[in-house]
Formats: sequence, structure tokens, C-alpha cells
Amino acid sequence: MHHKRKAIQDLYPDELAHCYGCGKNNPDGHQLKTYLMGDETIAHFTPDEKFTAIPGSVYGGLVASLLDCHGTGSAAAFACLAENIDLENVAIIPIRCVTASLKVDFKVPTPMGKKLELKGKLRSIEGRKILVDMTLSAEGIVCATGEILAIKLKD
Ligand SMILES: CCCCCCCC(=O)SCCNC(=O)CCNC(=O)[C@H](O)C(C)(C)COP(=O)(O)OP(=O)(O)OC[C@H]1O[C@@H](n2cnc3c(N)ncnc32)[C@H](O)[C@@H]1OP(=O)(O)O
Repeated sequence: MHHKRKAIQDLYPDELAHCYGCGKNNPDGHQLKTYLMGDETIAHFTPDEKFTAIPGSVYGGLVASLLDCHGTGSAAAFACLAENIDLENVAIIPIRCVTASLKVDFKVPTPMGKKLELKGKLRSIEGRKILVDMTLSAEGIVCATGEILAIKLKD
């Protein structure tokens, strides 16, 4: 539906695209893809059974991992928006972020076998510090919320 444009992670330069959670150059990784949609970000992911916690539910470390990579991708996208960088017209994203802090609240068990939806909203940008609020939902039910502090990398 929204995949005419490129995912934020597909705009990372090749040498920074090996992240286990979201690097397009890591064939064994999750390859999470975050899209900027207006002033929100969105990503979808359906976990494999091997990421089970209690049978029927997804292991919390994977939930955290998805929020981590959706968070840094979202932070980079929001920082570009704030600087009027049009992501439709760049081959490589000029701003990259890493996670300084990640808080995850597990609200209800995340069901296995369902397509998960991650959303991100910008809370604030202060210098190199970008705060993003996130949700991870299954079939419209919020299973976890996340709060990330991402830091813009210096070159
Ligand atoms: C580009 C491809 C990315 C792929 C996405 C992958 C997502 C990830 O998981 S990244 C891997 C996990 N993260 C890491 O390994 C990062 C490890 N940490 C670091 O490298 C550094 O601590 C780093 C870069 C975050 C910040 O260091 P540095 O650039 O020296 O900045 P520093 O001055 O210490 O901090 C910047 C600001 O953030 C604040 N800050 C830093 N860490 C925290 C924290 N944990 N909590 C609260 N505030 C913090 C500082 O107080 C400072 O604030 P202010 O500017 O107001 O004084």
C-alpha cells in the first residue's frame, strides 16, 4: 500500500546496512523496513515461530529489537523532515542515528503468527537527541509501547 517509496533502512549506505535487526545487507537478519507516512512512521513484521517465548507468544527480546530498529529509522526520518530533506529524492539518507536508550513496556502478550504493526511518532528533537514514541500492535491491539532516545551520528 505504501511501498512506492523506499524504506528508511534501504537508504542507509551499504557499509552501514549490516544491522541484524534492519540491515538490507544482512541476509540472516530481520531486515525490518520503516516507512515515513506523513508525520508518522510504520513498519510491518511477521515473526517466525522460532522467536517464541511462551508457546503462542513472541519473545520480548524480538519485540525490543523491532522497536530498536524502528526507533532509529524513525528518528533519522524525523530528523530529515525537520531539516527539510526530502527522502523521496535522496539515494542515501544524510542523517543516521544510533540508540542511546530504549524503554519497552510489555502490555499484553504479543501473539505469534500475526502480522505486527509498528508505529512511530516524534516527541522531540533537541540538538543531537531525538525522542520517538512507538507502539507495536497485532490486529489493532497494542501489545507493547516503546520510547527511544536516538542520537544523531557525527560524521
Ligand atoms: C546507521 C545504521 C543504524 C542501524 C540501527 C541500529 C540500532 C541500534 O541498535 S544501534 C546499537 C545500539 N547502540 C549503540 O551501540 C550505541 C552505543 N553508544 C554510543 O555509541 C554513544 O553513547 C552515543 C553515540 C549514543 C552517544 O555518544 P556521544 O556521541 O559521545 O554523545 P554524548 O555527548 O555522550 O550524548 C549526546 C546527548 O545524549 C545524552 N545521552 C546519551 N546517552 C544517554 C542515555 N542513555 N540516556 C539519556 N541521555 C543520554 C547525553 O547526555 C547528551 O545530552 P546533551 O547533549 O544534552 O548533553
